[in-house]
Amino acid sequence: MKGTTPENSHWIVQLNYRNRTGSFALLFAAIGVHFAGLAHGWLAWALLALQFLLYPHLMYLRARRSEAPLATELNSLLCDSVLFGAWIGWLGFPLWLSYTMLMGVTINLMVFRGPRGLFQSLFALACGIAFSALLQPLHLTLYSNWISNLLCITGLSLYLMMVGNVAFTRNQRIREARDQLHESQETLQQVNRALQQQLQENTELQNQLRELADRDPLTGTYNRRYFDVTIARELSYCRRHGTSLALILIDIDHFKSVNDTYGHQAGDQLLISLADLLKRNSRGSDIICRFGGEEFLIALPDTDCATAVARAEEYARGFSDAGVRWQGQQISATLSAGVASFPEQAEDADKLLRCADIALYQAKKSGRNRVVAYSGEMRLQIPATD
Ligand SMILES: Nc1nc2c(ncn2[C@@H]2O[C@H](COP(=O)(O)OP(=O)(O)OP(=O)(O)O)[C@@H](O)[C@H]2O)c(=O)[nH]1
Repeated sequence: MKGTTPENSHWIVQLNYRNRTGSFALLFAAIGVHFAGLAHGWLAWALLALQFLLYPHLMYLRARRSEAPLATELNSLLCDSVLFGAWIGWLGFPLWLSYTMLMGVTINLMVFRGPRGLFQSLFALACGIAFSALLQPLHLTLYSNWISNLLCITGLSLYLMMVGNVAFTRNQRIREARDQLHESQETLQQVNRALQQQLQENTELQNQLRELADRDPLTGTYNRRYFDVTIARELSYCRRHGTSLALILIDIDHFKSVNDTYGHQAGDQLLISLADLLKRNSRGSDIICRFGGEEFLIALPDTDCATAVARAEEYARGFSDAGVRWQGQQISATLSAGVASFPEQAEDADKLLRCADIALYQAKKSGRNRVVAYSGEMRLQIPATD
């Protein structure tokens, strides 16, 4: 069963218990003093004790056992109103007593139900008065003795001050809770902003890493891994759109002797200068890769074999003309290139590369410093790999 101990019962149950016990005891005293001037029998006193001394405890027990304490308390307040109405009617509407009882229940109901509480309270009081009218004819005894009035004024004043204090305390708690919520929201926003920034940095870092993973660190051209992934995509595009794609496989001639003569760093410089030349003389859509030690591979989308040969010859001319300056010396070198194209000579990436390789082999074999386009007869001349 819920709310059966005083500690864990609903705050409104606790509050109303305190209020009811205190204010009803004052009303007991006030009505008792009012009775003193009039001749009332034991039944009236018994009813008075029952209503104002025992009733608050009964209502408290009822609310504590309830599954919905707030709703039960509100019903109890309506019950208070009906009973107060009966007392007001029975006592003959004594001004201060009636006003105290009316205000006590009405304020309480209005706190929870607003203006609706006022009408409910007035209606319940009217019901109580009507009930009293059923038991005896209504009469008017407006004035009571001054002690009774004083007790009513004191009780009502204390009650109003208590309501004001409760409203203030709850208001303060709500304000504190709102401030805390505001602070939490700000902290949450800060964390969110930091997370977003972190996410952005991570994305940038990931892009940089991906870029690094795809590039050759020496020349800045794409690497073989990138080529393998990209060529399949490029060829499937060509198949869908019926376009061509040419491959130029380039190898620097006698590169070993450059290394041997001028040193490895000079060789590196030559690789860099060839890569720069390829970059300068290619279209944005061309894919330039460093394919091996001194081998470069260029994929030229939407290019047929003849155009690719012309381009390779441009590269070869440019490379042999430029050479590279290294520690005050001019290093000159030439290159050989093999060209093959899709769909003229091969239908897939492996075959296309193989054809370019065969053509390059042919260029080397025929004396280097030349560009050779693949043709069907070359097959026979590649001993081990064909
Ligand atoms: N400087 C430098 N040399 C490299 C690099 N990668 C490979 N090499 C060298 O490139 C040379 C390639 O020599 P080979 O395969 O004999 O070819 P080649 O001397 O160019 O002869 P041909 O290709 O037959 O004209 C080797 O000496 C490798 O050490 C590199 O990153 N930098």
